[in-house]
Amino acid sequence: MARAFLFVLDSFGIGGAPDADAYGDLGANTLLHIAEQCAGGLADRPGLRKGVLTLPHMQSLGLGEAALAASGALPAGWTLPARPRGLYGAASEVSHGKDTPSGHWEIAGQPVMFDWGYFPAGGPAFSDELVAAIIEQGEVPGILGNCHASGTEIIARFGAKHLRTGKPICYTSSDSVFQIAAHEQGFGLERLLALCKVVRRLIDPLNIGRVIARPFVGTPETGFERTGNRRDFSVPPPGPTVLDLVKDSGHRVFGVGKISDIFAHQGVTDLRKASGNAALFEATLKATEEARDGDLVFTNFVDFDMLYGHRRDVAGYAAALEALDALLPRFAKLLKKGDLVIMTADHGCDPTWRGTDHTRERVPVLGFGPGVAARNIGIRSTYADIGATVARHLGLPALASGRSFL
Ligand SMILES: O=P(O)(O)O[C@H]1O[C@H](CO)[C@@H](O)[C@H]1O
Ligand SMILES: [Mn+2]
Ligand SMILES: [Mn+2]
Repeated sequence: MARAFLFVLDSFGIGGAPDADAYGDLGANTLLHIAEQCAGGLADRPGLRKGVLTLPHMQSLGLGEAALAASGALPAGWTLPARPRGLYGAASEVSHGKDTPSGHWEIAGQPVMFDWGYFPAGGPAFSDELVAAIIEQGEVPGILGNCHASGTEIIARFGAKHLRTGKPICYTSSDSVFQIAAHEQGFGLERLLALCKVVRRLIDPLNIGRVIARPFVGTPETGFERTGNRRDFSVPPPGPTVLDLVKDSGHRVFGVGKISDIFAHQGVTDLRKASGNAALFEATLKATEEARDGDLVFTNFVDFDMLYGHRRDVAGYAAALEALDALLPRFAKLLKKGDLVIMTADHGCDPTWRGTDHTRERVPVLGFGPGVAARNIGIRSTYADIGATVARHLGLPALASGRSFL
């Protein structure tokens, strides 16, 4: 028997997606562009980090080889190890959409082969009819925003007005999302979550992937800041995932961070919430200590995306990568014979790219564990190969999509 670990470094793309052009992302490459700026001295931040992007553990597993294979270029300042220590390669996404649920579901063996609904850009994002229904059924005096926006910019713009009027701030992005920002005290966290549930129901017919609660705190004088109480209200995956297989086999699925929300709680037996990569890592260590043979520990490291990718913060992204890389040995010490760990990502979010949205990219696939032999697994044509590999590793039946690389 064995255990499986899936780590999603949210938005850690490595470029080269064959369909990048269709998403307006031809040339986007999260890893490559971060490394380029680091090597050029453009991502130095006193007290935080300096110089070439240095990820010794992921590089020794074969991240450089994976990057080279995915996009044809080696990250600046990197050399390839004589012999990588892990399974290494990259995967292309087949799902229609470069959003978080699509990426995670595909990783778990259930690609999104339908088209999500999206809200229009340019004018008002939400129809008069929808806004009227939200006002009536959500019992709010109106809404603010009603546009495509960056979550931090929109609370800076409307935070004070929100406190004055009691109107929630509603916005969207190029993803299939309806986001609601509201003040934790001024509006109330519980009230915000209740409103999200109302909106979730109202937009179900529009095929929108997620409603996201974006609570924040602060004052107009000191400025506003989002808190760790974010909640995602996702529609369920379109069919069974490897999480369901593990659960149905009588084993535990530890969903660390926003995993459980992303899967609409389907297939997760143990929900472990934590805010911030450091806390997510500690929660992962705890789950690792508890996990038994046949169990799956699935962690989403959200900071890369939420705090740095969308914010187009190259130095912050680089520092977060270096910090997680440095923590990996503490996790590796807890591994037992038969364990398989796969590190990957759900989409890109190139912090040097235009706008503030995700970018269509290939993702790295790095595998390791005490008994896992190093090997080049090449470019996988779907993220679903990861779910298929986990299923095979745990002795579970195959899903409809994906081919195991073990
Ligand atoms: O700008 P913020 O609020 O972080 O929003 C981002 O977060 C959403 C979910 O990951 C994305 O669709 C993007 O809109
Ligand atoms: Mn994501
Ligand atoms: Mn995102």
